[in-house]
Amino acid sequence: MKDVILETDELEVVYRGGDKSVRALRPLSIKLGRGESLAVVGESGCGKTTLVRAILGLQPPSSGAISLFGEDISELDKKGTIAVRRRCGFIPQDVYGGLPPGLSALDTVREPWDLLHPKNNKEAGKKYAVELMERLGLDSKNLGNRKVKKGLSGGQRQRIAVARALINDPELLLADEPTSMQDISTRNKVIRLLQERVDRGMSLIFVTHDLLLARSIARKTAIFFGGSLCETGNSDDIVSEQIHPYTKALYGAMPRLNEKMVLRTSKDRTPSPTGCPFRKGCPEAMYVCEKTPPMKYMGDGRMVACWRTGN
Ligand SMILES: Nc1ncnc2c1ncn2[C@@H]1O[C@H](COP(=O)(O)OP(=O)(O)OP(=O)(O)O)[C@@H](O)[C@H]1O
Repeated sequence: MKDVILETDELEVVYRGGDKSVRALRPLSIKLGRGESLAVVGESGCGKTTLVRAILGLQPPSSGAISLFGEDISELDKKGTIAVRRRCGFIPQDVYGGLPPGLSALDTVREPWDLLHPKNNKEAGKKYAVELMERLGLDSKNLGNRKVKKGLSGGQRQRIAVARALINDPELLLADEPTSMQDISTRNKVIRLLQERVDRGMSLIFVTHDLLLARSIARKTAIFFGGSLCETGNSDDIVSEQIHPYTKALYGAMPRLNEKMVLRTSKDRTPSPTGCPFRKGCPEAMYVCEKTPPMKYMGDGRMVACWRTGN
């Protein structure tokens, strides 16, 4: 891969509290190149947000390493960390706690610009903020002066968060469910804007629960269960043929007309702490699944962590 922007090497995150611990991410090795887009897909609690927070240095890994723009983030001093973060944009999942509450909508979008650019360039920042708001269907004249905390709906706040994350033209954007509060029309506006940026060379990590949304935005998809990467490959290939039993279940549970959405797995699919995390819920589990399955390379970027694959 040319020009690797992001790399994780056996990255693991364990949350410890009292006598309980949660393996939120199990040893994970992924790479993302410049201009590449990766959707991180899985159900609630599978570790998606933890991954994004770890990449941004907001959650220290329990083991393993993360490198951004060729630098191991654990070895950076404060100045180095700030420099790396400035090359990244972040759309938080929580647009209530994740935005500065006291600012107006327009100032929320332009604030990161003002921090990076000389004072005499403020007008350019304002113009760019207005342009981004309008692109996202936010009437800047009407909404621009309203306080984010009081005057905007959840969906409007989320689009403000998108505009704020893009205003400094990040090289890497980490977007944590950035369309979860949008209707179809505003969702398409967000997707089109992100796609345009990717076409211009931005790298993208896009977190979602939705396999089809993943395919519409990202060339590659990674499916997670219980903190583990089950399967990854080209998004089109994953939607047309699922290999890992969990990906099959996830695909089978996609909403269809006149059908109830059901994830067809065993009733108890609590992630197993050792071995394959999906083995309790897996309709195809075998004895060997008590051991951690190796990642098998299937060609064309497809990788699957399942003992049944290739046998
Ligand atoms: N601060 C924390 N302390 C303890 N456990 C945590 C903490 N944050 C997350 N977890 C646990 O780690 C696991 C992964 O959580 P994470 O938020 O990364 O999942 P997610 O896939 O982003 O979920 P969602 O789609 O609901 O946002 C879950 O079991 C969660 O309960």
